[in-house]
Amino acid sequence: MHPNEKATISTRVIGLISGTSVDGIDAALVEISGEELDLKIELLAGETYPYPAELRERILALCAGAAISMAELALIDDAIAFTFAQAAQNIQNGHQAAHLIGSHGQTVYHRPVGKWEMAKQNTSYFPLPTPHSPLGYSLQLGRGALIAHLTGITTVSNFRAADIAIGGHGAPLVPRVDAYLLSHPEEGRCIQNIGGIGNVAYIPPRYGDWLSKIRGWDTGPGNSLLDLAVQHLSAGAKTYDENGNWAASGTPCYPLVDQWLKQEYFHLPPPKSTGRELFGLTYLEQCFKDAQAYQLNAADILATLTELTAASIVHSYQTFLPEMPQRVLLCGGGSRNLYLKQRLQLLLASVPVLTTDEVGLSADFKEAIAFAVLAYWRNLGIPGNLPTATGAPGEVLLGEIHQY
Ligand SMILES: Nc1ncnc2c1ncn2[C@@H]1O[C@H](COP(=O)(O)OP(=O)(O)OP(=O)(O)O)[C@@H](O)[C@H]1O
Ligand SMILES: CC(=O)N[C@H]1[C@@H]2OC[C@@H](O2)[C@@H](O)[C@@H]1O[C@H](C)C(=O)O
Repeated sequence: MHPNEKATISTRVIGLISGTSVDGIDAALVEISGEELDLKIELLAGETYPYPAELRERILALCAGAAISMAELALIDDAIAFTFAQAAQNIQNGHQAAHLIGSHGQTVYHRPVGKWEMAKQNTSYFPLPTPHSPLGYSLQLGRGALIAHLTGITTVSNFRAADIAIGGHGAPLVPRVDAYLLSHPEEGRCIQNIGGIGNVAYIPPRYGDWLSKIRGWDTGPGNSLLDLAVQHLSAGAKTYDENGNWAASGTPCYPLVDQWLKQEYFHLPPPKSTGRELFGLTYLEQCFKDAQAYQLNAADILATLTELTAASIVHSYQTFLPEMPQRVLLCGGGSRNLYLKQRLQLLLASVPVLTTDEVGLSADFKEAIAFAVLAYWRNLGIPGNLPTATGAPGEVLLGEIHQY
């Protein structure tokens, strides 16, 4: 080997995440080598393991603000860790054992920086006249210590804490991984995740000071409102609008979309983050009330909510990007919603809308892959956040290492 050549030792890493849709644990077994510009990944296996129904119900209740004892919180934390550990064991079947796990865990609460008023509680005990904190707050359950203990594999977890500790949102964290896996020498790209919440990474062409020009933020609702609406409108028979077929049979109510787009979040300049705390049940109930004035049927309501997701994404590019991308690459469950994809393509006119699958990176498992990479970077001492995406004042190592 030439003395200047770096030894590329690959590491087998498991990435685990359950996102804001709470639909199950995405697990990816990945072979990773290189560091940043020379980062390479190979997806050996990817699988989604649904939560046991009762546990999912309890998590959704927690996300919706259910009161809970500390004892139950600890139980749910460990139940999630057990389920994640099982996913880690299962994804290795038929493969050589993994060296490392990166586990995002399950977000149950996210308070972006400066949004302390979201804690709608009795605050008379707060030691200041008006309760506030200079830091955001984000809670992911499924403790890494237990995952390491159960699997016998060193586990990195609690990825958002270090960025939040220095004043960042702790989200979105995937843009830095997107930058190294999906940048293009000549093409500016938006990598648009459409999970429960939508988030984007804008990656300019890879030359000059391209890294400092990367941007990222949460665009607003992805599927969160749609899923809740489908459950309500189907009286619990359906959990999501498969391929967007139901919405496609309706007509969007554009005045309503324009009205909803006036909401503060869509006009906040990035960096910004959000969650089900904002785009959840209470928000949807207001949408249903607003829809009454237009006498919309179920399909029209779904078409209008789908339009809100599409329009809020495109509006945020037009408002906050220095220039429009030359290509949009979708990932996350919403990339399977053909009607949503069609609406996005229409609103983006000549900018082609594809999925990350079409450039060789799994759209279903990109987030799980990203947390495998973040754990790998943590192990190598490489920072994982991108200050232009999280709003943190600097780069920082992400994640707590639970050695085994
Ligand atoms: N075939 C499909 N047609 C339409 N929608 C789909 C389809 N498959 C998945 N979805 C949507 O994608 C959602 C799950 O997406 P995903 O797993 O990316 O979300 P998440 O990772 O939980 O969220 P986040 O990225 O916000 O953390 C489902 O709840 C559903 O709304
Ligand atoms: C607090 C939290 O879990 N945020 C998620 C959520 O889901 C999408 C969007 O909101 C994103 O900011 C983030 O997830 C991805 C994995 C991220 O950090 O990049």
